[in-house]
Amino acid sequence: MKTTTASRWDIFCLVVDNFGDIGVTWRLAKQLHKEYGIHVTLWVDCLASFAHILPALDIKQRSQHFDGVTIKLWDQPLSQDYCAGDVLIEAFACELPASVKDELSRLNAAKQTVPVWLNLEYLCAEAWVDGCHGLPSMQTNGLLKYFYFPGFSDKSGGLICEQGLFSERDAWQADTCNKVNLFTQLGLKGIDPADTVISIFSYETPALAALCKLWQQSKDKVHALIPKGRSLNSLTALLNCDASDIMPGQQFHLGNLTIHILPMTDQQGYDRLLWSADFNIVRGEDSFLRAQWAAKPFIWHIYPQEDDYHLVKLRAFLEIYCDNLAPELANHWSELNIAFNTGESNSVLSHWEQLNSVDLSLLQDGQHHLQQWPVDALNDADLATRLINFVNSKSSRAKIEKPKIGI
Ligand SMILES: Cc1cn([C@H]2C[C@H](O)[C@@H](COP(=O)(O)OP(=O)(O)O[C@H]3O[C@@H](C)[C@H](O)[C@@H](O)[C@H]3O)O2)c(=O)[nH]c1=O
Repeated sequence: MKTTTASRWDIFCLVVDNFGDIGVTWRLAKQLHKEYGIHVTLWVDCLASFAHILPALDIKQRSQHFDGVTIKLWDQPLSQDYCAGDVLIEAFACELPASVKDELSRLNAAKQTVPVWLNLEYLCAEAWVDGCHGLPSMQTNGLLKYFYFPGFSDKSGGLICEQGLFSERDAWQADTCNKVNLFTQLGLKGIDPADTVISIFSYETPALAALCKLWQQSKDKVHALIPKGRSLNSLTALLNCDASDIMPGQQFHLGNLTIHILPMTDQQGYDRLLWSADFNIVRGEDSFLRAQWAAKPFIWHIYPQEDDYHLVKLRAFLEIYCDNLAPELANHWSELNIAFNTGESNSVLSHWEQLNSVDLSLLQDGQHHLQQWPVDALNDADLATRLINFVNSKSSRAKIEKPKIGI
């Protein structure tokens, strides 16, 4: 491994809710270590949430190591020492611990080198991101903090995507045995490789129950794979039981639809699930991106915001995603996504059915788009690569380079 002088980074993550905050920061931390040899410490305030996507995590340990990343509990006040490294990332505008801010002020007053300080923002497809990405903001302690905006354009901070991911996905999808073995490992029974498989990781919406009722009457077999969680809150009437009583491993047979309840897996396992399904329903930020990398059709259940601002963000994404898509496909797919998010069940059903009856040439167009979009969206450089370039341009220390040989 090639060592660099600028090689110690800290990432602070406050879990607001669900798994996206820790999901994004954990994925980035792993990639920075694996591809750049950077020593990353990921400080997180809620190990119990983290353990859902890293089942091997010991929630009683204040410090532990996985995939080359040091994971530390961010308690209040911070009970483990923060020793300033080369880069300091606060994820999603979390307020850094007082002891960390004091240390930055001390270093600055002593005219010692301070870390490059960044706020990693949420992913957004809106055009204003390009103008705000990378802007500095003077803090009360006299230091600059930079705003790092992930995004879909070449002027933004880019999208998280590991090196070699698309080849790995292609190899996985080229061999049907991979999905069959995955379903067996997950304990799923009765799935024929020709059956339609739909993975579902959504928030609550009546549109989900409507789709399940439609699939129930489908002429072919449909399997809905649902990790135990919020999606089930929308299916209690259909399943005739309380969501809290539903356990991983359970199966519900409803006509031609079988609902399989899954345990949550680690991120690699979840990627493979997305690669193996025919259609994915995803949500938030990280699973949304992973569904795009899976090159399979998907519905995005965006994280709801005040005054329905999330619908503005949804439309901004639909617009760029559909830019090169045949108008008929673009229309049905966009309307399907909007209706799922607004809970308009009739509209969801109608656009789902229209999408399923498009003719072969349109279908081929859609398949091509699913494969090409991930390549185009990356614009030649993933988020980690752009982040390293950004840090190199702001730091007075030696530049970080990608190791020439694998780590
Ligand atoms: C279902 C599943 C998910 N995951 C991972 C994938 C992602 O990293 C993570 C889920 O994160 P997301 O898809 O982003 O959805 P999310 O809804 O869980 O997370 C978030 O959305 C953000 C927009 C909000 O700001 C956050 O506060 C948070 O709510 O869980 C697994 O690793 N295994 C699994 O089995």
